[in-house]
Amino acid sequence: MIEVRNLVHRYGDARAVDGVSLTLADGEFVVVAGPNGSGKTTLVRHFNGLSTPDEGSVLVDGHDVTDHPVTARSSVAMVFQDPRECFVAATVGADVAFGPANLGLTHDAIEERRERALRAVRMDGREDERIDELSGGEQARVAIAGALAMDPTHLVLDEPFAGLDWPAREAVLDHLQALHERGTGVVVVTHDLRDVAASADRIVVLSDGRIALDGPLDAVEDRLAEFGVRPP
Ligand SMILES: Nc1ncnc2c1ncn2[C@@H]1O[C@H](COP(=O)(O)OP(=O)(O)OP(=O)(O)O)[C@@H](O)[C@H]1O
Repeated sequence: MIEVRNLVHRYGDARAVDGVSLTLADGEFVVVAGPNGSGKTTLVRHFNGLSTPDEGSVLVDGHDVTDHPVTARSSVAMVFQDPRECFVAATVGADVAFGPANLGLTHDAIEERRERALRAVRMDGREDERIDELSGGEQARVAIAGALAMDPTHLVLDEPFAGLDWPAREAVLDHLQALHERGTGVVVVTHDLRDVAASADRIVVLSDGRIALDGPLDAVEDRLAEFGVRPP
């Protein structure tokens, strides 16, 4: 479970996240939406301790992420908007093995996680391919595999569909739905609900760093436009 309590994140005098409280249960599929600059990316970077709160706190499974960053990062995996930001190795296999290797797992356990993660995104058998020679959709899937190899309870994806064509978007969405069905919590940040709204248990809309709406699609749908989010 991820618990955000009265979180404030400032850039200079501006409060990009302005007193957000939010609880994300294990296994929930949550979409974080809102217009450009509403604080979505700044908020989710706190979910695994990539940023430090100016006020408030974030707990993952009851542990404050500021005090337990390693625990937070192994429970909450993050995939950034540009998948190239996620890569640490040149080839698919080496990249996906990097996270589990850093956890200090045995060789066999690392192999098992790598195979499982690549199978989940249908990139198995392509371990030796160079990442910079893959398509954007394939790179997005490798970035997701790298996160999955951490065996996270929550997978957080910032704009996972940006820059992907329709078949690639659909493939990534299928993978997210399958993960969700297997019990992984999925958090998708987007300003465009078209792809994900139907899959989400809940939609959280940010406006000026605050939660404007929070609920299932049918409960928030009528008010989305008011906060600059186009209804799906
Ligand atoms: N590193 C930074 N330094 C200063 N201001 C920043 C920084 N990063 C973000 N901001 C500002 O904080 C506010 C929230 O930005 P954030 O990127 O979290 O919003 P967002 O909802 O994710 O936007 P987008 O949809 O454009 O990605 C914006 O006003 C932005 O300009």
